[in-house]
Amino acid sequence: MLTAVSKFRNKSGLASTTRVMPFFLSTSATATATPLCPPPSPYPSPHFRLPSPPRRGLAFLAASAPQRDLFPTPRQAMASLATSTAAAAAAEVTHLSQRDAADIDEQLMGPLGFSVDQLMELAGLSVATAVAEVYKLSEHTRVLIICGPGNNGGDGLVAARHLYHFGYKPFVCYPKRTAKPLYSGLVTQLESLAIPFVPVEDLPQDLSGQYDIVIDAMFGFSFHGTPRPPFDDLIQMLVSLSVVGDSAKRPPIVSVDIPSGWHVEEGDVSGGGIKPDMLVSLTAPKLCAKKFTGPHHFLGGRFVPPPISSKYGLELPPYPGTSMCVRIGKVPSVDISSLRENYISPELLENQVMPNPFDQFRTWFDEAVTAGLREPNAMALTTVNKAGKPSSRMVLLKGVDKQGFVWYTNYGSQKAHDLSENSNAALLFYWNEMNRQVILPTACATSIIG
Ligand SMILES: NC(=O)C1=CN([C@@H]2O[C@H](COP(=O)(O)OP(=O)(O)OC[C@H]3O[C@@H](n4cnc5c(N)ncnc54)[C@H](OP(=O)(O)O)[C@@H]3O)[C@@H](O)[C@H]2O)[C@@H](O)CC1
Ligand SMILES: [K+]
Repeated sequence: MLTAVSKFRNKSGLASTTRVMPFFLSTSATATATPLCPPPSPYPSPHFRLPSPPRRGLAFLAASAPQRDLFPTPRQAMASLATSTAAAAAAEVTHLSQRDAADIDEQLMGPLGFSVDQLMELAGLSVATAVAEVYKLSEHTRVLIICGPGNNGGDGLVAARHLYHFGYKPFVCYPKRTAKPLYSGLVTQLESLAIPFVPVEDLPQDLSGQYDIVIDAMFGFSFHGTPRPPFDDLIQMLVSLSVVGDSAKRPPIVSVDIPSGWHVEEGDVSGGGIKPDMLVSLTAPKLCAKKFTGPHHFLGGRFVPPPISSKYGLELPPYPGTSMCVRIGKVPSVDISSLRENYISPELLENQVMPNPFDQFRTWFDEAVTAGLREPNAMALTTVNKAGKPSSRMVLLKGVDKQGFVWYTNYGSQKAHDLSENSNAALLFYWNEMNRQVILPTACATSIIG
């Protein structure tokens, strides 16, 4: 028989590791749970021994993960933390004039010692990471990147390379190539990845059928006047695309730094310009970004040194963790029913797992640690009170051996109280990045060991 052990400590002992999480019960967990044992035991003693369900009751699941959003990945958690911080600070984000943007560019690449290659690399990486954060690979694979003649176009070329390495399938339209070595090098890099360069005349009039995302990297903060050929037609192509209001029915448009064709400070003056779904501002948003009304506004270009921030009084949101981008502005409201992920897992057959579930668990646990998952020992613990009311929370596994799974709590906690009344409990490990969850459906107390 397997054994799960809950060790209770008094309040002066180990602190409770409970984390507050929304409460939902997984249908898959209940489906695999063995019937609950009759309400047991009188009052708790410091230590409980909870024998496990029969061996087959320890369910191993490496498949769909219906509760995806209940347990965000570390990156998502950090991103959402930064998102709320950024959203709160959105009103104070500095917007640059065209002149200040150009001045900052000059100072970075003059007295501050940066090279254009460096900044472009970081800018393009920011664009690629922001795109990947919003438009998941599983639903948006083919990316058309339209590149202009200047550095904005260079950002697009760099983003194309990173998107390729992230798993996307980029296509590049680069009608006015610049002869400088920086640009020809970027083109060679893309050619070495067999990324197709699409001539303007080969683009379909309606981009919807062939691409899942369109990145507008035509013009940035040096744009002036009205667009000259062939960019006038390309911009019109994007305008026609954005006429289809429902972005679910067409490829979303992502503009790099500035929606191409917009006045750098005044925005879409005629009202007939591109209406991007996403804007990735670089270094700091330009004044025209105040007129951006799409759902996703990000900031990239995580390289601004303090002399620039102080000289221009820049108020910019903090970047989360190691991220190259941060959302600014209002977080869009999400249609929960549209959230879905395609899980692709190899089949797991019973004869592929070890005879002893504890050995199997240990192997998987070690894999989760080695994969660098954050807190792989976090597990959902479900308890049930005397009245049969279940409650779940996250706790940390503190040990596992043939005697069972160990976690700590204290006498005053809800879980301790529940377990004192009813020793039925269930554990769930959810290792999202590995497409794996391990469910220990039900355990019943039979002996007190403390
Ligand atoms: N420090 C930073 O902030 C960083 C900035 N970075 C990036 O650089 C961008 C600014 O780059 P940029 O200065 O090269 O200008 P950009 O807007 O790409 O285009 C200039 C080209 O467009 C042309 N052109 C202009 N108007 C036109 C028209 N009406 N119709 C047709 N063509 C027109 C113009 O030609 P010209 O008119 O001069 O003959 C020239 O060839 C910035 O937005 C950001 O994306 C990052 O890489 C790194 C860090
Ligand atoms: K642009």
